[in-house]
Amino acid sequence: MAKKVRKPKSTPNKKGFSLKLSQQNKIIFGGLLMLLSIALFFSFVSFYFTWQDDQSLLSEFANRNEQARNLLNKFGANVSHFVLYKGFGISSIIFTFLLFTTGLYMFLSMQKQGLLRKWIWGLVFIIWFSIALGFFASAKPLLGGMVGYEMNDFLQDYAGKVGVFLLLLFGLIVILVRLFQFSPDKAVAYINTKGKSLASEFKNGKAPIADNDRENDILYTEEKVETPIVIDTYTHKKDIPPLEKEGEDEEFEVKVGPVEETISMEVEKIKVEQEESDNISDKLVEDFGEFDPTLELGNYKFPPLDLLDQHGATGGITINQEELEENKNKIVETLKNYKIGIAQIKATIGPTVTLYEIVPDAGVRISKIKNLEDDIALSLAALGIRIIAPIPGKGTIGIEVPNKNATIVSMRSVIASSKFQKAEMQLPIAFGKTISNETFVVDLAKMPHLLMAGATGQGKSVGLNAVLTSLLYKKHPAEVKFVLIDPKKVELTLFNKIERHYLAKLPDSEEAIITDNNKVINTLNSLCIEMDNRYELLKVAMVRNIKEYNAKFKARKLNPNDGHMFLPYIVLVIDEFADLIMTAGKEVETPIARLAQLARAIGIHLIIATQRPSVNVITGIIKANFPARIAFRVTSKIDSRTILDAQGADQLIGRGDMLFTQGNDVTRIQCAFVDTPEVAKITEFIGSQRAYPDAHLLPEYVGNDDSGTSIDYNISDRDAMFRDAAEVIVIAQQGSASLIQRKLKLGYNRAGRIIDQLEAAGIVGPFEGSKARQVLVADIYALDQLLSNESP
Ligand SMILES: Nc1ncnc2c1ncn2[C@@H]1O[C@H](COP(=O)(O)OP(=O)(O)OP(=O)(O)O)[C@@H](O)[C@H]1O
Repeated sequence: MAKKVRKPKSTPNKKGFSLKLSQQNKIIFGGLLMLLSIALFFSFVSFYFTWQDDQSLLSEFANRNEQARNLLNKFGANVSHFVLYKGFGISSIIFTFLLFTTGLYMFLSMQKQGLLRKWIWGLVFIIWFSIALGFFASAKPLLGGMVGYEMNDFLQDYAGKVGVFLLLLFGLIVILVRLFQFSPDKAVAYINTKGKSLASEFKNGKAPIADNDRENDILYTEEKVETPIVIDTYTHKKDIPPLEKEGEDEEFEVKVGPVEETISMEVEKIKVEQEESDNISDKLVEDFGEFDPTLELGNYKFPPLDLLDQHGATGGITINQEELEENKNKIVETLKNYKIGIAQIKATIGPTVTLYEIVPDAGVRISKIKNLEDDIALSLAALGIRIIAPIPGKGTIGIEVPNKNATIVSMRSVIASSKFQKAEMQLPIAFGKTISNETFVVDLAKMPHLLMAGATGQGKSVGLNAVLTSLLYKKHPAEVKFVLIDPKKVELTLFNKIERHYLAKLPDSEEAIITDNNKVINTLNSLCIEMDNRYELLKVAMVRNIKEYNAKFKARKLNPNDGHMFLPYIVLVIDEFADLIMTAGKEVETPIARLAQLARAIGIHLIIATQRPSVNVITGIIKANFPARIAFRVTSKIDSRTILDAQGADQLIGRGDMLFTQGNDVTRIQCAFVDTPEVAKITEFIGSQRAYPDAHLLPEYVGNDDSGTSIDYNISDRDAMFRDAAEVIVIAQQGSASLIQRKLKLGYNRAGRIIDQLEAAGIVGPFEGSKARQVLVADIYALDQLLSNESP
């Protein structure tokens, strides 16, 4: 047993003999090592200045009459010769640092962990440095020592100079990566810190000048040199700092620490800050989900496709080969008459017209074809021929020739198209089909307003119905509201059925569809107030348009108690605009121009239709604000120019054949056909469903005549909800009738009466147009005081 106990004790003793030493011996031995290392250090350094003088004394070690110049005399000269010259050269100085560190560990009885590592890496470094110096300074063997020189010699015999250089480079990488944990980012940090410390050393006057200088100096002295002494004194002083630097093996421990610390701290801070800011709205969304404006009519069903007719166009377009051939021949012949040769001809069959694309012979001027437009149309003897020379974006000339049997483009086919169904637009409208039979879908919100013109009976009303039907098929009643103005009184009446779903009206009006010109003026001004109110909301919410506002509201980042609400798009449709301008003139033009200029961002979009597109109806200011225009067939070229700024609308064939422009290009489209019975079915379907209590109410507009409201209310005549309403207004500090309506669930008229009573009681200020009334009472306490003083 006893033997077994002894064995484990003896094994560690063998590995580290220092463990055997007592505390005292450790101090003695440690001290000895440190002093020896210091002695060696000075001896090594002085060797480089005295080796030539001392060289002859190397064999005279025992001769007491001889004195060496080395700082440690003959011992120093011999040891240095052996270690530096015969050994590893200047890098051997690192050895003194290793010795000193070992002595220090012993002296202070420190844990020996890491000491072995220091020795291993120290020796690796000595060897690498020695070989490197032997490689780069082979002419000066004192720098790399014999080992460095011989190793180089040996290696170069096998690997050549390049091979040795690469080996050295690899060794350097290994040392940097393993010893200094080198990585590009750490290197940058190291350079920064080192740069700073060097800068401070400079300031302190230590100025560690490049090692090269010192090396060079020694190299010069090595060959028979007479005057090394002057240089010696300087270089000697310079020598010390760089050598110290080499010996600082502990450096890497210091380097790694600070870099790691800064990284971990930064990451934590950023995370905490970001999460805190959006907390409340995120939590609300987490608990209740995003705000859903459609929830109030949650069971609302969109009209099914079956309500729309096919209008006989079940199988797409039927191609009549004979007709195609006939038209082609006619075109070729006609052009031949005018000496225009055709290189190529191609036909694209649309629902009402076929486009013949022609590539004329080389050398034919396009202007020639353009000038012959009327003659070609005459020769082809067909109505509705339009010549596009050249087709924008293609090097061809287009001749559109009407088909003998036009195919009706049914509303059903465009609504059912995947292009419309998948349209991710704010207000998608399926107008019809292009000449290449593609469904044409545009976003009204992007237009942002639309001007429609066309002679009577050419398809305007159908076009308006197509627009409204598109929106009814795609948008929930909560998302869009229509303001319909129909001076003809018959065109839009069908939409009365969806008043409480989709229409917006003035608070005091009974009919949602406006037919009376006076009411039109009030409605337009009311829309201007709505626009101002919406801009105010957008400003408070710090967003730029209705889309961002609604997104923010849905994400519950806007508080309804602060007056915020989901804003539906408002589409204002005016049929027979000319009639309106004739009777009301400036009074309608001014608010329309204002709306057209400013309303796009807050979701109010205008669609204006007129029979007479004369310049006094479509004035410059209106035209400037309606970049999107549709022209059905008109009677003159001048009318075509007034609408489109181009001719062509006079050459259309009618029955929904139209030209659409949104600035530059003009697109020919066959408008989708939706019949009155279809519209009736759709509105009936929607109208029969559960609806909002009332149409969407627009802000009240008080014209000049009825601005004086009687505010002499008797206290006893006050509304039963007067007190509650006063509290709502004072708490919200916002004097608006709609706030009372919402909070107390009252009708508009009653809320309006209460507001008047509040004004009479001195709780809110007078009516201020688009702005909410000023609240004159600061808080509930002040309200109590005011009301209790008032009562008899
Ligand atoms: N897209 C279309 N496809 C087929 N036929 C159409 C189309 N649009 C209109 N029509 C035909 O033209 C007729 C007149 O159309 P619409 O009532 O729209 O004309 P309008 O321009 O509104 O006339 P008005 O200004 O007199 O009211 C329709 O009854 C219909 O037969």
